[in-house]
Amino acid sequence: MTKIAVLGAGSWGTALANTMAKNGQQVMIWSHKADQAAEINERHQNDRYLPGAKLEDNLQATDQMAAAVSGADIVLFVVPTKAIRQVAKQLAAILLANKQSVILAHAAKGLEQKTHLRISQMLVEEIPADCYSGLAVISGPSHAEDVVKGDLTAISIGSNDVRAAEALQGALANAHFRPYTNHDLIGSELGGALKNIIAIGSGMLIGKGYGANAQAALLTRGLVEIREVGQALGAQPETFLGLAGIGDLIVTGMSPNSRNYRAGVALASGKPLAQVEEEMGMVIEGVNTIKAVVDFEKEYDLDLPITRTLYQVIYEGKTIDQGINDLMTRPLKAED
Ligand SMILES: NC(=O)c1ccc[n+]([C@@H]2O[C@H](COP(=O)([O-])OP(=O)(O)OC[C@H]3O[C@@H](n4cnc5c(N)ncnc54)[C@H](O)[C@@H]3O)[C@@H](O)[C@H]2O)c1
Ligand SMILES: O=P(O)(O)OC[C@H](O)CO
Repeated sequence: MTKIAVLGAGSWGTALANTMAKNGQQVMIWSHKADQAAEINERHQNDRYLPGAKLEDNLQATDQMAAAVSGADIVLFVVPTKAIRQVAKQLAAILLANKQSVILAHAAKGLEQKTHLRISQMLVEEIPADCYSGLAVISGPSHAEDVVKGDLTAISIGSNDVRAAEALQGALANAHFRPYTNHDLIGSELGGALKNIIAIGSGMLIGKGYGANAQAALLTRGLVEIREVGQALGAQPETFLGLAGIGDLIVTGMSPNSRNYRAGVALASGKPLAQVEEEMGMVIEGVNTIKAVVDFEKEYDLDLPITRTLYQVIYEGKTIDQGINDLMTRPLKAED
């Protein structure tokens, strides 16, 4: 049996923790809110984030990070990107005090706003090297709401460390949940982070009444931009043809369970971003990630017309109709 500490009790942290508890692993989920930990322990539910879901009886929760981490083989971060660094600092202090070394993993999909760093880069900056052996990312097409219901799901685990990737794979796998490993940590992180931007655009198209042709065009040309950014940042291009690339782009760009897609639909209805975020009540990573990616466009001399246009729509007052027209009437070119 593997002992796993899951840091973050939102929708995805709870769904992953519940999957591993169901598999018979010893899982303790940490929430920074005592009432949420109590709800998981006493009522076996997390109604704010996964309404109606019945969680496993053996899934334990705590609001004390040290209790969750004590004796853990794997520590899995599943807080929003903007909370990663702060939570990593807390974890580092605990691991140092315990003289403990763990496998580090995360399942978040974003880039740090100020530094534009990937999440694993933040973890490496904050957690001393002798406190962990191996670092992996959980990525790929996976909505918490579907996973907790037992819908069939395949994900990818990217890592340069086979032992870390296989430890996570073994803890997560069951007949409904199939994790694959790969060696591209950077591509797996970037595929997960960048698809959120395109998913917002996909929601906007549907909100504006366009159909499957439009969605297919956006997702396909969006994937070209994801691959361009990924290659510039050191990812392997073939990763974007896998679960962490096209796979996640499909589910996030088409499923009404996606927070990013739903944000796009809501923005198309004319709601301001602040209201959309408030009403969502859960993290919409793409609205932050897009800021880093428009900077990458300049920094790496890329051409990212979809991302640029979405940024102008979300932050600079361009209308969605104008954005669509701008994209559709650009000079004609070869498909590359
Ligand atoms: N929800 C999904 O289906 C899903 C699937 C794959 C990946 N992800 C990624 O997982 C990450 C988490 O997403 P989520 O959907 O679970 O978010 P969420 O909004 O559902 O929950 C976030 C959780 O983090 C907690 N939190 C926020 N700030 C914190 C802090 N400073 N310290 C400790 N806890 C804090 C919140 O209280 C909440 O419990 C995101 O990067 C998201 O892109 C989500
Ligand atoms: O609900 P979203 O848009 O945050 O997407 C969740 C996952 O990344 C889908 O794989």
